[in-house]
Amino acid sequence: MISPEQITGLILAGGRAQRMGGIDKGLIPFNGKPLIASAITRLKSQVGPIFINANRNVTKYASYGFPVIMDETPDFSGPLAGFAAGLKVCNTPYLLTTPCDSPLLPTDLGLKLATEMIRGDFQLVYASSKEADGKIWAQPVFCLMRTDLQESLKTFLQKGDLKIDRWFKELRCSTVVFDDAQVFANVNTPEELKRLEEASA
Ligand SMILES: Nc1nc2c(ncn2[C@@H]2O[C@H](COP(=O)(O)OP(=O)(O)OP(=O)(O)O)[C@@H](O)[C@H]2O)c(=O)[nH]1
Ligand SMILES: [Mg+2]
Repeated sequence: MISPEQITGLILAGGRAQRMGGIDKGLIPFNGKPLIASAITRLKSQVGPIFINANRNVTKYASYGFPVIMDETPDFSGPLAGFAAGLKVCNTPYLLTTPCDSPLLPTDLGLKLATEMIRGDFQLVYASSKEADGKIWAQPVFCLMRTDLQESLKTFLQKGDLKIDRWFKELRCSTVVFDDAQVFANVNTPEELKRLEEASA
């Protein structure tokens, strides 16, 4: 059994949000509150410490009361750079990541991924969604990993690779399928933001 106190939460808000016109996605309003606020609300009871990973507007993110960490490389090299920054500061045995732009994220994310991790003695467990047409989609940034993967990720990134699925392939890895795909709905464009606000208001 893994308890929430053994898990550090990491909210990934370090992207460029190019499809949103380059504005800082975590700070845009979703139903009247910045997107990051919804992520914090849903993650809070699932973990002990929380870190926010951001590369811009650090002071604004810090106003939510959690430490803000930046990627080590300033080149927006993708979510694995955020994972690496999180693993570096993580003082608990497990790290749970979630993006800042999925305001409906599952409130049982940590519990389900942790149950699978223990069941199979995995190093990393990520979420997948079952779409309306029955297809299964990987949701790799919703991910529980052992903190002792820090060296593995460092070595992987030093090779110049940035692809999340290629790192996962090096590990004892599993996934948990969530039947309600809506919980992973994420906001990449202004149109998606509007649609999701209407659907969840
Ligand atoms: N730390 C960090 N996180 C990133 C980086 N790029 C993307 N992410 C995060 O990974 C998650 C999924 O990425 P996207 O939804 O593609 O977000 P994005 O890259 O900001 O948006 P686009 O530029 O439109 O692709 C989001 O939570 C991003 O904040 C990065 O370079 N560093
Ligand atoms: Mg992206």
